Amino acid sequence: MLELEDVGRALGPRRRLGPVSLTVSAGEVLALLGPNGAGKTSLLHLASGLAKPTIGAVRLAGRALSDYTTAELAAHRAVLEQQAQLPPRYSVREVVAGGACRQRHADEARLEAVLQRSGAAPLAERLTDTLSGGEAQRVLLARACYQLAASDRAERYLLLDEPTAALDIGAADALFADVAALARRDGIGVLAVVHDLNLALRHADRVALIDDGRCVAVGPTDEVMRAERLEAVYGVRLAELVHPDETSWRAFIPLRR
Ligand SMILES: Nc1ncnc2c1ncn2[C@@H]1O[C@H](COP(=O)(O)OP(=O)(O)OP(=O)(O)O)[C@@H](O)[C@H]1O
Repeated sequence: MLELEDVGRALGPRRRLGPVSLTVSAGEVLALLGPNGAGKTSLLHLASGLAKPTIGAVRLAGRALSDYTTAELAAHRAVLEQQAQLPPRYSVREVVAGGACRQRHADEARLEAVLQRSGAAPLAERLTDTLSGGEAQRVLLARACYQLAASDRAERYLLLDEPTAALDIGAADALFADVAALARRDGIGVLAVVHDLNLALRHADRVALIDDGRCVAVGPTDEVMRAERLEAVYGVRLAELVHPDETSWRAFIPLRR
């Protein structure tokens, strides 16, 4: 389990994040929702070890994150940051293989499987400089997945910051479906910052709603994602649509004030 226990830190000179407590379990997708500036990325940074909390503790597999070496951490968790960039002048295959930093030679069969499953296989021989924004995002996710696929650790986590920001509506849905399938199939725990409420509704097992540096609700997606609560946090009126045939399919759209 990846556990955040009463973690917090400063958000600039006047605001604070936390204390926040959250857990991510094997095989689940936990979405971090909340308005711009709420503290989602900062929380993801604490969960991944990219930043240290000034209060509280983060534990992975029962051990403090601060006790892990960089290489150990890389075997347990992969991070796709909000503004991640691919290195230029490499082939996609090389870049994805480079995700497995503990291996000198890529495991070709595993690499091929990750390229196929992530939809990056048709791009494998392309140079990174030639990719569109959406294609690059797919490749960055493939690299993070291969980092975990090449690890022999039982507990593995994928931490994603807005992984669909550059993707069209179909590609974004497909990416989250793939991530949810990966979580279930390989027992990987996923923590993802998500802006699109409807992607979270469709693919997250649980959501944590972050507002002004605090976690105001956490729990199963359908329980937490109620219109009134979301309206209060996002400061916008929402219409909730229910599919006429599949009443478990809901969607939110913003209403003009
Ligand atoms: N290093 C920093 N210095 C000053 N302010 C910071 C710093 N890092 C974050 N902040 C502030 O902390 C707040 C939370 O930032 P964070 O990126 O975590 O929010 P977020 O919820 O991910 O936002 P968004 O949805 O816009 O990506 C913001 O107001 C941001 O300006």
